[in-house]
Order: sequence, then C-alpha cells, then structure tokens
Amino acid sequence: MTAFFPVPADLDPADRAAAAPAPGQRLPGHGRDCYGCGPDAPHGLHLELFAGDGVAVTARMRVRPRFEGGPGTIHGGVLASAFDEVMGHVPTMCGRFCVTGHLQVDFAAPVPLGVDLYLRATALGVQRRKVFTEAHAWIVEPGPDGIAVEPGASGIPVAAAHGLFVQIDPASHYGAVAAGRRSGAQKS
Ligand SMILES: CCCCC/C=C\C/C=C\C/C=C\C/C=C\CCCC(=O)SCCNC(=O)CCNC(=O)[C@H](O)C(C)(C)COP(=O)(O)OP(=O)(O)OC[C@H]1O[C@@H](n2cnc3c(N)ncnc32)[C@H](O)[C@@H]1OP(=O)(O)O
Repeated sequence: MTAFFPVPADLDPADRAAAAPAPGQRLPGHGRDCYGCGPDAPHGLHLELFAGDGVAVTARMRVRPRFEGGPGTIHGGVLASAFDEVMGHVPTMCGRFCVTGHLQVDFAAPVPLGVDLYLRATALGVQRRKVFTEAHAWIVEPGPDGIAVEPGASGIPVAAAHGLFVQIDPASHYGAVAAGRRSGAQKS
C-alpha cells in the first residue's frame, strides 16, 4: 500500500501521559452522541476503543448494512470517519485534546458489509500543537464471543490513514463554536 503524507523530519517524540489508561483498557469515548464512538448516536459507527501500547489506540467496528457505499461494500467516507475517530484519540494518550486538521486515507481492498474491522492508530511524533498520526485497518475474524480480535496472521489489510491533529483548548474551541451557532438551531 503506498501513501503520500508529508511528515516533518524534526518531529519530537509523542510521549505517553502518566494518566493514560493501561494497555487493553476500554476508552470511554468523548461524547455519547459522537458519530464515531457514541453509544447513543443512532446512525453512528459505535466504535469500541481501547488503549494500546505506547500512545497507540485500537478499535473494532462491525461493518453494518447502513454503512453501504458501493453494492455490498463499505462507503469510503465511513471508513475515513472510523480512522478519524481512532486517530483522534491518540493525542488523548499524550494528554492533549486535538481536532482534525488534515486526514487522508488509502483504500487498498474492498470491505464487504458484515465483517469486523480492527483498527490501530499511533503517533508519528509531535511538533508544537501538531500531532502526526498513522493508522491501519484489517478485516478480522470474530472471537468466540462474537467480538473482533487482533488481526494476527489471518487479518486482511484493507486500508491505511494519516492524520494531522491540532491541539485545542476544548472550552474555548467549543465555546466559540457554540457562540457562533444560530439561536434555535436543532440537531437533526
Ligand atoms: C466545552 C466542553 C467540550 C468537551 C469536549 C472535550 C474534549 C474534546 C476533545 C477531544 C476529544 C477526544 C477525542 C476525539 C476523537 C475523535 C474526534 C474526531 C475529531 C474531529 O473530527 S474534529 C472535527 C473536524 N475538525 C475541525 O472541525 C477543525 C476545524 N479547524 C480548526 O478549528 C482550526 O483550523 C484548527 C484548530 C485546526 C487550527 O487553527 P488555529 O488557529 O488554532 O491554529 P493554526 O491555524 O495556527 O494551526 C496550528 C498549526 O497547525 C497547522 N495546521 C493547521 N491546519 C492544518 C492543515 N489542514 N494542514 C496542515 N497544517 C495545518 C498550522 O500550519 C500550524 O502549524 P505550525 O505550528 O507549524 O505553525
């Protein structure tokens, strides 16, 4: 799989925050209504996220019929959203809250509906407020309890992604968004 993503040569290492969850621990997600990780988002991806080793984050996702793009296959934008979500949690492992500045995806093989995907994201490094990330996705076999397990040798690599996440102060960033929202605007 080839990818073009300019990464500065002088990145600083991305250090794991002392308070980061232990490897294997389920991450709570950042909002119940989040399209990527929220359990209450009716049309959402319902990604399950876990702390990995170092600053890595892993995730699993069942490719549901509502994710269809081409006949019988996942919509590319859905896979991009899954990558956005799993890479977006990497900065939190470094104790930073970030938003996506840049996201790119390389699609290597079609993903049929109904399979389980396993995603793994990590940081390439940091530069000032910027966190550079990469991620991969595999089709995997469900485990004995129906939950996707790590790919191992049997996983089929289907896509890769890179991201640039920019650190923000959540209160001022989302406060500014809220202040600019039209009064009476409703979620739909
Ligand atoms: C109130 C309570 C809220 C509670 C919420 C709590 C926490 C939430 C936070 C985190 C949650 C945890 C996990 C989230 C997981 C997944 C969610 C998915 C994430 C998303 O889905 S989020 C939606 C899409 N996202 C946006 O909605 C961003 C819109 N955008 C902006 O808000 C600004 O655009 C911003 C902030 C990005 C930058 O603006 P800014 O003014 O702060 O900073 P500036 O422009 O100076 O950029 C600083 C340095 O980044 C470089 N840079 C910037 N953009 C670049 C680009 N595109 N390409 C290459 N370099 C770029 C500059 O070149 C400079 O680099 P340098 O340091 O080298 O000069």
